[in-house]
Amino acid sequence: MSTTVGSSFITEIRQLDKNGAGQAVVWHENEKGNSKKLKLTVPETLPGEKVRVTVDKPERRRRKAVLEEIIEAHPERIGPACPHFSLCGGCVWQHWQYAGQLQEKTNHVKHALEAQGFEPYLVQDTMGMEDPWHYRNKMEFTFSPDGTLGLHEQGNFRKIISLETCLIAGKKMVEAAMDIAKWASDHHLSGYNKDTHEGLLRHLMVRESFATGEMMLALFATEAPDGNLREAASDLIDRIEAKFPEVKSLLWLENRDWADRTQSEKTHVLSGRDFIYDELSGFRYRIWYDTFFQTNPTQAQKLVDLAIEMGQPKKNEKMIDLFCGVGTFSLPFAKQVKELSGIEIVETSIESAKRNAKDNGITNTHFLARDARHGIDEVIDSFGTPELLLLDPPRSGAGGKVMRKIGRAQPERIVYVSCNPDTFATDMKELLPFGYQLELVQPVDLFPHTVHVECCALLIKK
Ligand SMILES: C[S@@+](CC[C@H](N)C(=O)[O-])C[C@H]1O[C@@H](n2cnc3c(N)ncnc32)[C@H](O)[C@@H]1O
Repeated sequence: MSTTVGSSFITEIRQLDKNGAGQAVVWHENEKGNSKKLKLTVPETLPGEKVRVTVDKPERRRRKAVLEEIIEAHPERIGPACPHFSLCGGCVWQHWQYAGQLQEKTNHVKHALEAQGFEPYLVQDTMGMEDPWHYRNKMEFTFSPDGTLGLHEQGNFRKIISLETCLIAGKKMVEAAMDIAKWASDHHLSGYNKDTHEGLLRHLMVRESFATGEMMLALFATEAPDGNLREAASDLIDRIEAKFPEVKSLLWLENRDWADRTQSEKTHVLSGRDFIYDELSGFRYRIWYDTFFQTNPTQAQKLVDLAIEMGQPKKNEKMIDLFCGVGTFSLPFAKQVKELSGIEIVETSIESAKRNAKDNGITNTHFLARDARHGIDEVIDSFGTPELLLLDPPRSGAGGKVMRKIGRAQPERIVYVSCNPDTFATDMKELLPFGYQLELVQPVDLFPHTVHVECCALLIKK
């Protein structure tokens, strides 16, 4: 245990770390009487603020400190709207005016690009939301061993904050989750204990399409809904059908695995179908409980429109959609090109992309379930060089190998969609030796009140 734990300091917040917490440096005397530098992480602070903090616990290289008093506040500091703000790790920036959050996101993207030698002026101001609340169409809540339903406490995955509200989830979703919490309590159903692997209810996933209004409620449990549980399950169906006619999929998913994930060994459809319909860009998508689909549909629409505007697809062109998921970008682009080939590693997403294309009457797409590293060679061999390539990799980025393969393939235009400005910048740098020039970067805020930012960029072969 460090001797500095429990010590108080007055300090100034220099900058924010990648999790959105303030960083400060203080000096203290160690046991030998020497002055030593101490780096502190102070959640819920903003750059430039003068604060009094108490060192709470040692972290790897920094000490975590608790904010005791704000001596000089940031001009954009506001009171957080959500009662769970301090405990729940979901929205780390609710104490910051939305305009300030957007500016910070723009700066993050500029710094990430500058670090790789790109010109920061290419980065436009982050596109925000008009109303940055209740934007999420999917939430995962967790049951604690006593059966309480809620969200994980920040930094403590064993502790659950009992759910009263959630200001970023769709309103109806929270209402339905609260009703399920009440149902679990009325039937005295136990929650799952991660340590002992005992207890029944593990997670509740709620999905809502803001376009079609359809909802999915998926309950993850360690047992099947029969035997002693038949009565409780039947009561759940009655309650949901009576109060939430928009629930088109009520699922009970058996998960006995030790891994604490929303996965299922057996699906029981309690009511409706095993998927819901959603819509984006005028296309209809089937969404299963495990389908990756953009979680902020309002901003996702802006992102798709932006990608089309940047990519300028043409009727006589071929295109590759790398990391295509269920076809969120593929379908609207396919309407505007001659042929589109989508590559994605998850087989169920590819099956879904094929079905989505078929459901929407799209006949000029091919989808391949492959790791991008191999899929890109296969597609180029059979399909030829596309004029346009779009990529939307996971947070870890596409990686040098894939980027160099793209560079060697020499598409005329590349649209890069990314949820991580750092891997985005390093990936794009890989394209420079192949004659590409970065034209424009547009950050889009898909996750208000969090540190995350999405980007859309255009690269052109010189
Ligand atoms: C950010 S998502 C984008 C999905 C899609 N563009 C969309 O907007 O719905 C990234 C996708 O990359 C896929 N993926 C991850 N690693 C991959 C790999 N090595 N090769 C191909 N696809 C991969 C994931 O399964 C996921 O669907």
